[in-house]
Amino acid sequence: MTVRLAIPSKGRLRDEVLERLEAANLRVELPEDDRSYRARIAGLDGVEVSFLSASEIARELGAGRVDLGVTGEDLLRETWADAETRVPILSRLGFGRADVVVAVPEIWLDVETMADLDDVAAEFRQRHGRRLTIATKYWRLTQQFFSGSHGIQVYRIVESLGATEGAPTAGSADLIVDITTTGATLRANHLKILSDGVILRSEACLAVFASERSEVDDALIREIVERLNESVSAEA
Ligand SMILES: Nc1ncnc2c1ncn2[C@@H]1O[C@H](COP(=O)(O)OP(=O)(O)OP(=O)(O)O)[C@@H](O)[C@H]1O
Ligand SMILES: O=P(O)(O)OC[C@H]1O[C@H](OP(=O)(O)OP(=O)(O)O)[C@H](O)[C@@H]1O
Repeated sequence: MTVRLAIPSKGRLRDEVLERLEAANLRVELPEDDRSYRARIAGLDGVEVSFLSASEIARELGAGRVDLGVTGEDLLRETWADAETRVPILSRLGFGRADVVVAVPEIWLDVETMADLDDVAAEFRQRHGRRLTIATKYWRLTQQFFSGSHGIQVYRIVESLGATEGAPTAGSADLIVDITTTGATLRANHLKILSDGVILRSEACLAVFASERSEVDDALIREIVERLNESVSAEA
């Protein structure tokens, strides 16, 4: 009856997750050997903590290889088309905020909305004989937003593995879909967010693998969620 909880092993979310858990009386007893990726929660038997990268947590959770995970909502939704039912969010933690946005070069003066972009996409194809290209690592969110929500079909996604905001200047794509927090990176690269171009407002979340969980201690999961939610509302 062990609950397997995955938390970020590195990166921007790790320290804040550990702090939030501690504030919720769920202190992770860090292993003496800091290369070890296993830990426990002080005073709470039955929870096995593993450290994984934020994107791996989304994957492992949806595959049912962990029961609970703390990661960004953007990664949950990007990894699983059925995220809402497969990996439902139990608690929003109030940090790790980042918006997934559509951004175009500032010099595209007549493009302010997704409808403008749709017009440009059609015109662009006629004029240049190719589709508009979008640099992103958020393939699924981009397709859902462009094709699903806005009926835009004339584009091509170019996979970006980093420094996405540099793609338009480098000539490897026409526009981008990426996350932004302060907006500094977009500004530095002369990009602007479309007025209706916010795809998702993401933050760090506790999510659960939704299954029958016959082997898992649901009371323990409820206890973890209650402690976290109490500390999030105390903070708010
Ligand atoms: N300014 C920001 N830049 C990037 N990610 C941010 C930012 N603010 C919050 N996040 C969130 O942090 C998470 C990504 O964290 P991180 O880059 O450590 O994960 P990762 O994708 O697993 O790492 P890696 O790219 O090494 O595999 C996402 O959920 C993202 O929304
Ligand atoms: O809106 P801002 O506050 O400028 O933040 C957004 C930027 O921060 C992240 O990149 P980072 O340089 O952290 O590296 P990463 O691509 O490895 O995440 C992210 O990918 C954006 O590029």
